[in-house]
Amino acid sequence: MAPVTVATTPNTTRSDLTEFVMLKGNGVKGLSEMGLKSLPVQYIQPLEERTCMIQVVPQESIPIIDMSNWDDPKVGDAICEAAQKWGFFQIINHGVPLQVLENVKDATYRFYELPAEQKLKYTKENSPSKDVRYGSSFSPEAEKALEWKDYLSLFFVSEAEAVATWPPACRDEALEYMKRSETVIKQLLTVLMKGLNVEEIDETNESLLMGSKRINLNYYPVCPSHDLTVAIGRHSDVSTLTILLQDQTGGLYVRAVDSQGWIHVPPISGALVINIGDALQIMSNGRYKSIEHRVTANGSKVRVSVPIFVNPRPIDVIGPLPQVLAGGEKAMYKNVLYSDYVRYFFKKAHDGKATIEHAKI
Ligand SMILES: COc1cc(/C=C/C(=O)SCCNC(=O)CCNC(=O)[C@H](O)C(C)(C)COP(=O)(O)OP(=O)(O)OC[C@H]2O[C@@H](n3cnc4c(N)ncnc43)[C@H](O)[C@@H]2OP(=O)(O)O)ccc1O
Ligand SMILES: O=C(O)CCC(=O)C(=O)O
Ligand SMILES: [Fe+2]
Repeated sequence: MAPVTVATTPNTTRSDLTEFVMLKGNGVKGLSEMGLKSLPVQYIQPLEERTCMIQVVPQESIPIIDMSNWDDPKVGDAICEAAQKWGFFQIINHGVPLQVLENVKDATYRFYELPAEQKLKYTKENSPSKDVRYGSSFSPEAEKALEWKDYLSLFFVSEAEAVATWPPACRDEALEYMKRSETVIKQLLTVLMKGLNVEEIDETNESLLMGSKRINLNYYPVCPSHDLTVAIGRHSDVSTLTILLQDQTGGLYVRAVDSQGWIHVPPISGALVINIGDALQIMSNGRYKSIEHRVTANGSKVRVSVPIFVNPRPIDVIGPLPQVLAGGEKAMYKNVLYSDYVRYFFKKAHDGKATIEHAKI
């Protein structure tokens, strides 16, 4: 194993840290495993963003929806209401086998336990494909303070491309999780579209709603002085829908309705967390909400999570759907090329809902 060369003293420069974490492939996992006693200054967030400043609203919780009878109008109403009010809900009895969920969590650990030299093959600089990227934080070049998170981000183009380019340590399990979640994704979108007077998902709107998918394997190592930083800063997803598998650690917080407070999303064994992304907020002309969320860093436990981002295709132009505007409602958002929208999101640090503000008329 290569010797550890980063000196994490108060004098460690950003470039030493970048070299160790990103350019050498160690990730924050590598930093964490050096047994640091204090947090490198580059991860210290401004006071108002720190984990210790979260105002938790303890009596609130996002809805939990049983999907076994998904086509029962009462279940449909609960899904549409949750998407309008909370933008977030958990689903149980969703049909994705529990073993598939366990396997993808195990595969996440398997990938991150690879030696740095092997993970290095998938960084932005070395990856065999633009669609496969191992990285740390979110947008390090743009961030004043870094986030305590490593990620492997896999954009699905085709099974053949995935087999050829995704890391073998986690490829099959990630593909299986994507495949087995397709039915519930369609069920959710069917119900959500009915709520917008879109009667069926045909070829055209299918590609607009779910024409591309990205799966991220997130790894949040144990963090010294975790109260001073974040694992993921405040953001909303740019997807149509996100299907998130979290482990039993906890740490995901969702913005409370009409409040400065935050609601914890408690881990429920076998459940999936669903959230509305910006693309669906735009298509629904603001009816469904893509809500800000954040993840706290943890001082004693590793956390993993696996979101599947269900998106329009990069070449799609998204805007409020004609069915939503049919009654004379005024469009709140411009038509935007989806790849431009996503590029704008990736160019900045996490900044709450600033990306969607940019698309407002
Ligand atoms: C919370 O922490 C996160 C979150 C995420 C992802 C969250 C989502 O909501 S993902 C849903 C995003 N939608 C899609 O990926 C589908 C549409 N895809 C596209 O439109 C394109 O593939 C593209 C993403 C715009 C890339 O276009 P391309 O023309 O190939 O341009 P690039 O030069 O490769 O990238 C542009 C710019 O974005 C940065 N970037 C690209 N991919 C990622 C990625 N997976 N993670 C982080 N940043 C990415 C890339 O660095 C480029 O910036 P430069 O400064 O280098 O020019 C993901 C990760 C999290 O931590
Ligand atoms: O890890 C989590 O619970 C949330 C992850 C997230 O918000 C994201 O990857 O966009
Ligand atoms: Fe997110």
